[in-house]
Amino acid sequence: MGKGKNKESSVRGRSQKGSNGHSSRHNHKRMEMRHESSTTNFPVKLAMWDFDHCDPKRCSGKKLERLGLIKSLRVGQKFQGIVVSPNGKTVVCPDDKTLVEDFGASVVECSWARLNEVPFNKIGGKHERLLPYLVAANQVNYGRPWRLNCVEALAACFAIVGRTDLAADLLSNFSWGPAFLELNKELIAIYQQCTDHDSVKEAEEKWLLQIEQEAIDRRELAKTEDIWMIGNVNRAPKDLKESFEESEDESEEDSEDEEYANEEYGIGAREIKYDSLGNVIPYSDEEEADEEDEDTEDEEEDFDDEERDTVVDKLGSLKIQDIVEPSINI
Ligand SMILES: C[S@@+](CC[C@H](N)C(=O)[O-])C[C@H]1O[C@@H](n2cnc3c(N)ncnc32)[C@H](O)[C@@H]1O
Repeated sequence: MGKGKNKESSVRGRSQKGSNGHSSRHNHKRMEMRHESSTTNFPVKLAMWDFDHCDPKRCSGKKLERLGLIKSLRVGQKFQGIVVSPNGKTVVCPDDKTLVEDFGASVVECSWARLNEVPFNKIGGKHERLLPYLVAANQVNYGRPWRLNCVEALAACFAIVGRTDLAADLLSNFSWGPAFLELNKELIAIYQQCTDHDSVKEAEEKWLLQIEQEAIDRRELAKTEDIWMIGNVNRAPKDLKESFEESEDESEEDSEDEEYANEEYGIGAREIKYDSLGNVIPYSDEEEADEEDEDTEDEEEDFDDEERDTVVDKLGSLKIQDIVEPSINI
């Protein structure tokens, strides 16, 4: 917990100047403004326990605090509304709507890599909840399932209980925010049709089976179809090639965020792989060796492609012509 965190501010009634050197009238006005922004800007109570684990520039909870939208809670303080927390035992469900509307929602602002430092027994409340499968859209963890940041977690809670309006409102404070609802649109609509914990879990399991099956089907399809779908990258038309190079430049810019994500997750700065349930798959030495082998194979395949020209027939289908044997169409 950072210095001065979660301390209640005191107003000195009689003295003319506050600890910041401003007159008490001025301070009062500032407090009024802060009070106004936290009550008038958002119709539902928002709160968080902030353990100061994260980079304040990238932390969504801190940004909500700066905007005066969320209240910081002390360790030892409990929350009456829904507590969206990794410590939850049941998931957020549409039956939670009244609780959310009447008492609000809260989150635990901490690092995923340091959850063991969070005194969960001294925070939380009677209504602690996990979130069902949803995918992050924030710049640090884009595409990662389950592990949402604080604003996404609050928005997910609102959306599941049927208050997509509140979710959209909250997310609109972040440039990438609307993408979260877009990315999870289909699944959120499914959860909204549920009632209690059991029905949300059932819907989640069905979805997971479906995406697992889709992944299998795609892999199968790729074995037979890819050759017809992919052109020769080394001989791509100029604009295609340029956009490929541009995307490489962009990924360099993103690498700072990736490194931060890895710090957040306590994992080395390399690509993270997930299984179908969103768990990180640890790398073994053999896999590293396999990867190196695969790289060499890829290079060999690229070399093979160098020897070929891609031609499109009248119907727009790709034909790969071998330079050595130009008459053979694959
Ligand atoms: C671990 S913090 C990470 C915060 C991040 N650094 C940020 O910028 O917001 C995210 C918090 O959101 C909530 N949260 C996110 N995904 C969740 C899930 N699948 N189940 C329960 N709570 C979740 C929890 O309160 C969790 O502690």
